Amino acid sequence: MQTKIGVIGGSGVYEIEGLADAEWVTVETPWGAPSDQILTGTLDGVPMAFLPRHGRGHVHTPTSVPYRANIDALKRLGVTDVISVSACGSFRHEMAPGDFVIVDQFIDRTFAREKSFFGPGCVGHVSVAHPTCPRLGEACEASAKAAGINVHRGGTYLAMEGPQFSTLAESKMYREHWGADVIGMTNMPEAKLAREAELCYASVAMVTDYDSWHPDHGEVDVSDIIATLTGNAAKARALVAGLPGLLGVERAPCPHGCDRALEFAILTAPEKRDPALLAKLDAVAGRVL
Ligand SMILES: CSC[C@H]1O[C@H](OP(=O)(O)O)[C@H](O)[C@@H]1O
Ligand SMILES: Nc1ncnc2[nH]cnc12
Repeated sequence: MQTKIGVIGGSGVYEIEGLADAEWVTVETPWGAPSDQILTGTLDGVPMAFLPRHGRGHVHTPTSVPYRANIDALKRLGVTDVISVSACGSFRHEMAPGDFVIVDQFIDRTFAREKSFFGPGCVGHVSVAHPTCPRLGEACEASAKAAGINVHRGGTYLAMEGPQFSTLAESKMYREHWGADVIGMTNMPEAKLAREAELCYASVAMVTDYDSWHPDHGEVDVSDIIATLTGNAAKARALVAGLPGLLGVERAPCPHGCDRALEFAILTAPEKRDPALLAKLDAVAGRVL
């Protein structure tokens, strides 16, 4: 199988440079329109697809991002591996603004989003015990190091609904009692949906602030975040630019099984399945339906 790398760019990352045959394409999905057109092309001979999560011009709130359409669209384009790039607040002294964290766990506190492709008429349950792909995380770590980025491998990302930032009490609770390392508003349900779509998913969280818990730093402020992000965007692009060389054109099956997550996931008896829902699942679950 051939590798196709999908990059979901977060706040401050609305395009990537250096793609050969670059073209913004419109992708329609049964789950509605994705956040924006998708930039396709190749980098070092490896096909790439880039989608700005909030849309160019930052149109979508963390709640209004069409997560299902975004993941479906990447799958429909033949993407095999998704790199999520996000801004985040830090709960750890050592994860300082400007650092990158290769997130490997999530606490999902979002509550106003569609979280699954499955539903009445086609019930599916996938494991998200290990919601990110270690093989892809390793490539992200190696690429970050090669680009001279201060990178931390592993970390728990608390996904909050937003759009407001946390209260001081929440910030302290997430840090001191829940063991979260970083906080953001978008990696859930994105990671869960990527697993349902049998896509390898790695999350690169770029630290922009210390949220509100840190006694030596003021409360989080969006203008400070944007200033840090502006400095980080070039680093994020350098990390992405190193990935094709590390992942290669030919792709071996995921050793962690991300690309086979649906093998035993669907419970609904074939004769009880809803044809309309099955039709919507063509890209995401067509392999097993
Ligand atoms: C710009 S501050 C808050 C905003 O930034 C992050 O977005 P993303 O995860 O897409 O980089 C955070 O989750 C909030 O949506
Ligand atoms: N402190 C924070 N909380 C939530 N999302 C963020 N994105 C960047 N910083 C954040």
